[in-house]
Amino acid sequence: MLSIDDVVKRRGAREVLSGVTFRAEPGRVTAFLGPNGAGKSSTLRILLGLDRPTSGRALVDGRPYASLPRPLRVVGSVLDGSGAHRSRSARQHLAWVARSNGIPRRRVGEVLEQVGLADAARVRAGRLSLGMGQRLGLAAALLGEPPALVLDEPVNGLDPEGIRWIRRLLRAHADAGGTVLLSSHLMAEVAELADDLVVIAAGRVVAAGPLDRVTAGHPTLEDAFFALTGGTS
Ligand SMILES: Nc1ncnc2c1ncn2[C@@H]1O[C@H](COP(=O)(O)OP(=O)(O)OP(=O)(O)O)[C@@H](O)[C@H]1O
Repeated sequence: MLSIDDVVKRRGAREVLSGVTFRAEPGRVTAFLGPNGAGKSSTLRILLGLDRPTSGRALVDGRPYASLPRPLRVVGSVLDGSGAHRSRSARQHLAWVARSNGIPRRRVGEVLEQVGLADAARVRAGRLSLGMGQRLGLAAALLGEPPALVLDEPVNGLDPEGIRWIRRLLRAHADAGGTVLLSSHLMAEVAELADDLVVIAAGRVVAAGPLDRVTAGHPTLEDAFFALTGGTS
């Protein structure tokens, strides 16, 4: 469903991604794990057509993101906060996103309900808490009922109840046959949720596969992470 093939990204003289290759499959939660600056956001931005690779390719359902006629019906994403203009209310923002992708207006109320923002529908995005902003971003991602979700650090800013809620939501999405790709540097969250792991360090994939296989031989995911990324615990 989501495939990254031999992606290289150079910024000036620096290579920030070096032949990154992996897949996120339907029915699975794939966690993209790596230390700060490893290249997670750079990879996801290329997958979502926000940046170009120097070489290699990233495909959503077999096509580059930019060639999808109604992208939000194929892949929903949250990269950086809610993505809403500060002065727009949650409802206005979602209505605008829905219109831009030919999504029926009734979906706005449905996703506000689904992410627990029905009571805050009229609040301006600039006044939402960090966690509520994350929920609004997720509401926009869910609008088009896409089979795939791509989320950069989805639990940032969420309280424990919010973390439990998003875990359940992502699990249910995958269990219903959807594809979930999320980036994280939080080990506990990933150990609870992921089926598959892709570990990146300094722009290279250093391990990929089912969670139990990647962590085999290590007492915990945290130990596996530090061993694979060359860090120290
Ligand atoms: N717009 C940019 N211009 C120049 N360098 C950049 C830019 N964006 C990212 N980088 C560099 O590319 C490398 C990878 O960054 P990236 O944000 O993809 O990492 P990350 O794994 O998402 O890290 P984090 O967990 O800190 O968000 C870093 O060295 C970063 O400094």
